[in-house]
Amino acid sequence: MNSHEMSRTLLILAIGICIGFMVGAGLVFSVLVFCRSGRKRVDVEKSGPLRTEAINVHGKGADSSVTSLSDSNATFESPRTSEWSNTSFWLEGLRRKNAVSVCGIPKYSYKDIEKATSNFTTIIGHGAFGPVYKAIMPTGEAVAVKVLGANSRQGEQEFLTEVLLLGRLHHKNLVGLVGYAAERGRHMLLYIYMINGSLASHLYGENHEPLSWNMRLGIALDVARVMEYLHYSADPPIVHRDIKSSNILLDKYMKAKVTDFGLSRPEMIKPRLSNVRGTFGYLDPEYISTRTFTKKSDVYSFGVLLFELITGRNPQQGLMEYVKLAAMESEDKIAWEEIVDPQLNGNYDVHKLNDMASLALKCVNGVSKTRPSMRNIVQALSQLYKKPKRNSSQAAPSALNEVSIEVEQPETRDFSIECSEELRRLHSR
Ligand SMILES: Nc1ncnc2c1ncn2[C@@H]1O[C@H](COP(=O)(O)OP(=O)(O)OP(=O)(O)O)[C@@H](O)[C@H]1O
Repeated sequence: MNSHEMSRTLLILAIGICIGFMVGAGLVFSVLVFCRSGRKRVDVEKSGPLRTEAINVHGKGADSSVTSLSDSNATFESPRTSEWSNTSFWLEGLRRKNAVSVCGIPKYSYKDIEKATSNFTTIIGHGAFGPVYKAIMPTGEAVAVKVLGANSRQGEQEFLTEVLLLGRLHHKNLVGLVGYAAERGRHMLLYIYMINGSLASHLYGENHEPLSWNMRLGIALDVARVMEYLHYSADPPIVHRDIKSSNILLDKYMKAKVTDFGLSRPEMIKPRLSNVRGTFGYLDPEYISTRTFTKKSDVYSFGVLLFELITGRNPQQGLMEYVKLAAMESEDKIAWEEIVDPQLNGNYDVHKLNDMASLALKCVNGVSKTRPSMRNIVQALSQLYKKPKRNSSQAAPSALNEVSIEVEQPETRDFSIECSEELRRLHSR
């Protein structure tokens, strides 16, 4: 080989090495891009395994039918259909044939639930959403299944809210959402079964022993704690909008858990007018007149709930008129004993009763700004709960006097996860 041929061979070799290197680099790059996009998809679906393991029944959950949400024009308070057809990841996840979970909530098939409810024969209640069934899962675990009534657009919207919110809210006093189903145009929500039913059934039903004073105080504190969590620890803060005794469920230890987030909304930084929603008897009059729901509207409903616990009277049957009359009769020192639930048979601490009723009265103040915050309320109720029983001759410093009312400033927050962003966008219209 002469020197000319040698330099040609070396040149060809160098070009070959360059091409090889570029092809190799291209391949490595492609693999990296593929892995990234793959990981993104896994992120959407990965948050469920813990819950999935806990009830362990959704192996068959991948169903081939497509949920009706894809062609739904369900809306929140101001209809804007186009945003519902956005391919945001969670809605896409609800539709996706083989999705196993969305926002951490595992998906079940219609067949799984049909079997677990013995073909929908185990009805335990009926609400605005539709019928509620008890289901026994293959693990032996009992769950409550809420079935959305057919053709209910309002219900579809509430269904989405529940899945999106409860997927990211975690508190011991919330009724856990353990699954959902969305196929054959039917939507279902699966919750942990609360063996002692609703607080309303204990206050008004005939099949229960009357609740003791201490139980009532404990229930009030449980509910206040979860409300405080929603208002101050959830990101973005959440207003429940439907606090009432039928949305408080009791577990086997009579611990209270809040349910029904269908009407809940992230707190609006710039509140906008919306249609009045909620339950008659619990609605903040300021919300009715301004049509703007705030944390303090939840506080109002909570105040009504406190009076419900004190009196054993139904807010939908004139409870607040009854309370107002009692409060008017003797303005300097209200004799709350006159309105206390006769089922208590006098078994309560008068001082605690007075403190709890005074707190309730502050919560239902007509001017929302003067109502205590849920933080103040938790503080006051915790002090009451742990306070030893006093006899009437002892001086009674009120737990409420030690609690100052905090004036809230609007907060601006970063919404860190996609579910939150999607929720805020949908709800703030
Ligand atoms: N997780 C659960 N465990 C046990 N029972 C439940 C559970 N969820 C609901 N129920 C029962 O089903 C009934 C209906 O519940 P649902 O939340 O649908 O309606 P509601 O709160 O009573 O009324 P509305 O829908 O008008 O607010 C409840 O009163 C309760 O007895």
